[in-house]
Amino acid sequence: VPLNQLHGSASPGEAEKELEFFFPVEHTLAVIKPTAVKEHKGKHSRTCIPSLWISFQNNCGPHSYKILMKETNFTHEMATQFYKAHEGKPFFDQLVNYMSEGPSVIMILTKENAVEEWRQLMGPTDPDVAKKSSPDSLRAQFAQDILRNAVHGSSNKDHALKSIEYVFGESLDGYSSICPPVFYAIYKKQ
Ligand SMILES: Nc1ncnc2c1ncn2[C@@H]1O[C@H](COP(=O)(O)OP(=O)(O)OP(=O)(O)O)[C@@H](O)[C@H]1O
Repeated sequence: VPLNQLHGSASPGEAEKELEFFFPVEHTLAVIKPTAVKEHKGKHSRTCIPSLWISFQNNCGPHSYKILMKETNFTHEMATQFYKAHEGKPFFDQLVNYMSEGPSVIMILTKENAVEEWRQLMGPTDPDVAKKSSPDSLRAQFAQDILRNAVHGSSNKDHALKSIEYVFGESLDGYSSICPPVFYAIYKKQ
């Protein structure tokens, strides 16, 4: 019986399914919060991407993410909705004011185990704790205090998909890694 030793996907649709099977990926929502955007925005940047992003890239080590990003100014209402789980906590009003005080950079990060790995990279909520337990983390390096802690990351896969849909205003259902997205940048660390 002749052996057929090679396989090639039959169509772009099939290719996408097969790629997902062999290289499963996860999405997470990452936010560079307003103070971090303001402080680290390149002086001559016309692209709205803060120069802090370069530092983030240098912190990624061997990780490589596929990234969709855009700049968004959260309204008071959006910030209230985004952090609804914290409503009633003593810092809630401050948090909503902070998140709506200027532009944030919002990103969909895609890779295997993206949720957990981005949270590891961010470090603990409180930068004082982060400086002790994970000095290389983004919060240890860039956060001002526990409120103005530079970055956000979804806490689980479900939360990630819901908040991506909320802040990007569209579902990822039709998202394809083959069709170029509207906002995108590819980062691959050597
Ligand atoms: N004790 C606090 N005082 C002031 N602000 C706080 C406090 N605890 C949390 N926050 C703010 O609320 C945000 C959400 O808190 P949460 O407990 O969900 O932390 P997190 O999951 O590390 O942060 P995020 O949801 O932003 O990724 C924090 O990132 C921080 O900006």
